[in-house]
Amino acid sequence: MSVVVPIDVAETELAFQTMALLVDIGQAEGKAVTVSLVSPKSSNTNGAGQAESSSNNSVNYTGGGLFTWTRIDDANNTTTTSLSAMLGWGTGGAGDVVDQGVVPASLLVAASIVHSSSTVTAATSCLVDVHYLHTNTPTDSDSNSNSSPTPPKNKPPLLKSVRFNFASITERDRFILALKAIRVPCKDFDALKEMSPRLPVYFFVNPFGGVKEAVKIFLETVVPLMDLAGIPYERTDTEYKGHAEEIMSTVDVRKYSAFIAVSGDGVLHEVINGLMNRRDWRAARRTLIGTVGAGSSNAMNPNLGHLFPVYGVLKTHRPMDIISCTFHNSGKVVYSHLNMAWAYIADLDIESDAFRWIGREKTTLSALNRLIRLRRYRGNIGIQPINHQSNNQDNQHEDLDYLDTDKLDLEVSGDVRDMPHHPYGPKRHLSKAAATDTSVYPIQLTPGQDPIGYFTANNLPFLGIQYKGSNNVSMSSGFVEVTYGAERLSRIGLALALLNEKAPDDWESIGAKTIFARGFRLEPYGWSWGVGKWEVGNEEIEIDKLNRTNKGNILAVSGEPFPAEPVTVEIHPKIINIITATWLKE
Ligand SMILES: Nc1ncnc2c1ncn2[C@@H]1O[C@H](COP(=O)(O)OP(=O)(O)OP(=O)(O)O)[C@@H](O)[C@H]1O
Repeated sequence: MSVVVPIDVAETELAFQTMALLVDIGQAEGKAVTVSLVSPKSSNTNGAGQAESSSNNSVNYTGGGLFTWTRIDDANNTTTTSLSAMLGWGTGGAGDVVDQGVVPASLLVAASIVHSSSTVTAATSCLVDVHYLHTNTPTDSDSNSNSSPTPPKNKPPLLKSVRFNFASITERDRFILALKAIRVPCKDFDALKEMSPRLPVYFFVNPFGGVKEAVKIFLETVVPLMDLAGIPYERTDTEYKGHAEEIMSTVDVRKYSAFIAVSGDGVLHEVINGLMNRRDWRAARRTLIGTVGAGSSNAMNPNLGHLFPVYGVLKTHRPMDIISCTFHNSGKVVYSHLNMAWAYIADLDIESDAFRWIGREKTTLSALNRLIRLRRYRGNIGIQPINHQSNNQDNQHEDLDYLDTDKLDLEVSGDVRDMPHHPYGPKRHLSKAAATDTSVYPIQLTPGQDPIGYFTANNLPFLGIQYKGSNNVSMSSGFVEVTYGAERLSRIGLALALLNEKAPDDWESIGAKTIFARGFRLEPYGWSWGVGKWEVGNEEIEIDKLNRTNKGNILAVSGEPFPAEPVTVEIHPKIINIITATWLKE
């Protein structure tokens, strides 16, 4: 038996929480057990054990107190586990481990039983093989820092192994008990305690995404790690657009430990939408999801801290906000993990598909192309900033509750089904309010004002693997960052932001504004090339002059195109669980 141990040792608590979820020690009874640890190179300074380096990357343990640990005290919420003592880290070790208390930038990836019960002997049953991802060589500055080292962006991790020899089976078993015993009190992870480690992981592989490398990435990166770790898995190659969403809306999620899209953002979008539109969405939303970047833009890679595809299957997980987009003409409700865009960002996003063949540069090319021919859009927009106390009776209690995922989960379904096609999913508080209702949306942008060039509501910082479109949102910030620019929007400023691959710190400096919002409603009218004069009072005539053909009149939801029609966008805080890097900072 073997198990994946998705650990960044920098974050002991999360690491052991995850390990406790995945390791089924009960399976190991009567067999030798291999656990994955980071390689110690010399004796530690706590006197907790001895680790002697030997040839072939093998380490012999002799210390009796090696696996000393302290149980986490659930009552007072503390953990005093000493990782350095447990793992026997020492000073002066060259190579994979740095000084005590400073973590190596390596990830534990697997624990496996290497000897079957029929061949096990007293000696071999004490052997422990260690598999880990080596991500970089710690530098002096790493050693002096207590913070978690972030793997370099340009060096892929290497899979390494080291063998440990426990002094006795008792020692080995004490360690196993330690793994089993350690729990981290963490509200956000409670839901996942129930998950069985023996359930397979379900992979969606899109053979036609991006530059068509998903199958290769799956076979060469995902499969070896899953096999090494002995984690069962299933694979479905998506056969058409909407295939993953179809499966996610009906599959028995209790039969799998996670659903991972080996794709770009498009298939992940489908996975999320399939989950959220289920009749049992309240339970299904807790299902662990993830992505192994294999598309052309892979915005989720930087958002999740997965700089290389391999990280997508190895990490911890945490709750993430998503937004819902309620389309009022069609009655469709679409969920989005990245953003909802209109005007420039929607145009460049959708048009970038034409440049898919060049890979990740497709967005930059499309962005510059559209910047030269910037369209001007007009519409009604009403924005509800966070902390707004609505005057509207219907919305008053919701203002207090919307950040509380537990309350949302307790809501009784059936009383708020105002949308015919997607009756399930989180309650849509704002969907009935008109954009011009100032009691719900105190911030008003009307078509009589300057036309809009730039408009995006970001749920996550990165809109593409190379472009950080928002400096303020995070995975669970509880708001969308609405950024818009009208006529004073500086094209040069925007172009520089694109070339710097980062949103400006001060949007005002390039003629744009940013608002932290709980939600907004957008009623798009259409676009024109020039600014034009908008005769207030002659709305119908003015609207008539606008372009409203599908081309250039679209909304983009996580990069997927939708016809421009009135839409309400709302944040749903911490509503899904997603696999992330442990070093990801909130
Ligand atoms: N077999 C298929 N044939 C055609 N389209 C498919 C198939 N499988 C999935 N799709 C669709 O392909 C779209 C794009 O897929 P994916 O997200 O994997 O790549 P991408 O768009 O290149 O990546 P990114 O979003 O990072 O730019 C998705 O919307 C998905 O629904």
